[in-house]
Amino acid sequence: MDSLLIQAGLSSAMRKNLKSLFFVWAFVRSSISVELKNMFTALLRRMITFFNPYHVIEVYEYRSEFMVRNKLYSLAKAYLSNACSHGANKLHAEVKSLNGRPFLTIAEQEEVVDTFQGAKLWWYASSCKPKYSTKSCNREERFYRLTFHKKYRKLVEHEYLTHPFHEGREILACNRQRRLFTNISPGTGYSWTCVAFDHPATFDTLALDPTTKRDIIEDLMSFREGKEYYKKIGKAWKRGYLLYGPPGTGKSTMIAAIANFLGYDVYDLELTAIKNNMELKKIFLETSSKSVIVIEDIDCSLNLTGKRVKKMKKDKDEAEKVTEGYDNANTVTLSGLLNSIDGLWSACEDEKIIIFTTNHVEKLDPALIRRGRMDVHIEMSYCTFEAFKVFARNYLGIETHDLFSTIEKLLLEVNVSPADVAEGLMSRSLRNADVDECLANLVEVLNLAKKEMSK
Ligand SMILES: Nc1ncnc2c1ncn2[C@@H]1O[C@H](COP(=O)(O)OP(=O)(O)OP(=O)(O)O)[C@@H](O)[C@H]1O
Ligand SMILES: [Mg+2]
Repeated sequence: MDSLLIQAGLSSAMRKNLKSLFFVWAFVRSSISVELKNMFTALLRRMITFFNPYHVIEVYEYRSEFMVRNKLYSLAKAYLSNACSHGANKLHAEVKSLNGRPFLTIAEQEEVVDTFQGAKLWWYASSCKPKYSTKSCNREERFYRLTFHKKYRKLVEHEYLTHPFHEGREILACNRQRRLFTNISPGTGYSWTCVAFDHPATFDTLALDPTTKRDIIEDLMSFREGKEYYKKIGKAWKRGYLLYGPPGTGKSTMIAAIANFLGYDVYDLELTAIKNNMELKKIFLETSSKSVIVIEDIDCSLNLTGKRVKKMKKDKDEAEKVTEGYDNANTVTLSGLLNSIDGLWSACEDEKIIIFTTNHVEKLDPALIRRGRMDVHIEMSYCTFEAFKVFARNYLGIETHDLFSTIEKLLLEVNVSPADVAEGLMSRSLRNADVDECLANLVEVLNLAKKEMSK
């Protein structure tokens, strides 16, 4: 009975009183007719509602029909884990926070008590069947139920709800373990699953022309601080980056460096795992702010070249009908993708960077990468001497060497990716070879590449 009352959202104080009432009711019930029983039940229900001095506020993890994550839920979770988790018997430990401690949250069916300006408040963690479930997504919906005396209604509405949620924001910020999300996970349908994001790449380790690097850093900084500016000009607070270039030139490494620089989460979106535009829209809506949304190898993901390929389709009455393969209910289309990136829906949770990578920029539809959609286009090129110097500094700890001039000359003559140069330096350095050997090995690699090119 106790668990039923907990589920009904009643605080422990209220539950105590009600339990004694139920025992009296059970006694009366056993000795009267069915009609009387029903009458008494209805009366009791009314009395409980009338005399119940407690009010309830429920904070759900998702905002109902759109399956959009409710920010208040994570803020309440953070606040409760910090302020009240010591009162719970059962806790969940989540990925460790930056300060090395696990993040403890209240397990389901647990109740904790909080006090605020003399008011006693009960938080109860629970879950229920989602109101709006689909075949691909019908997970339990988690929520917190806050119970308080009705005399504190104003205090709760106007002060308490902003107080813990504000604190929750600070706790989330300093405990934040950044996350890498993926939408390819069996059984989760169109939803995201995540792991801790610990990629070590930074702009210091990224081998790139220093001017380009500085421009990107400045662009990212002005984006991060641009909330007011974006509001003033009436644009959603988002920025699109297109990274293009041959394999191994550091596109994926650059994404990690950008996410690390901004301190954002990463959503690695695999378009081929999405069934249609509706799913795509929903999965975009499920990304949170302060995140980098990545679609790698966009040219290979789908047929998004936007050539509006005309499909010939046999009509029943032998006439041939031409239909455009552009907006199909069972596929993700170019227009669906454009809509998700910067349609009206895209502004729901802002402060997002969207990054596309490709090895074949020429294959992409101009609409997909036009300025304003993909604001910054960055060509990741073959290794230059400037980029090599970054590797030399990071891998070997040197700023100059006799072989540098030979390497500079060779890098002008051959097209080698930064990945090849890194491998050329690393293969020996891993075996404790000295600097001379590492550089000699790289010269050998470059000479081989030169020979290959001249064939
Ligand atoms: N510019 C770079 N700076 C630092 N490391 C680099 C750079 N380019 C490549 N590398 C190294 O080479 C490896 C491959 O690079 P990365 O995966 O970023 O290339 P990519 O451009 O994404 O390739 P692909 O087009 O095949 O996806 C990385 O693990 C990294 O160590
Ligand atoms: Mg890559």
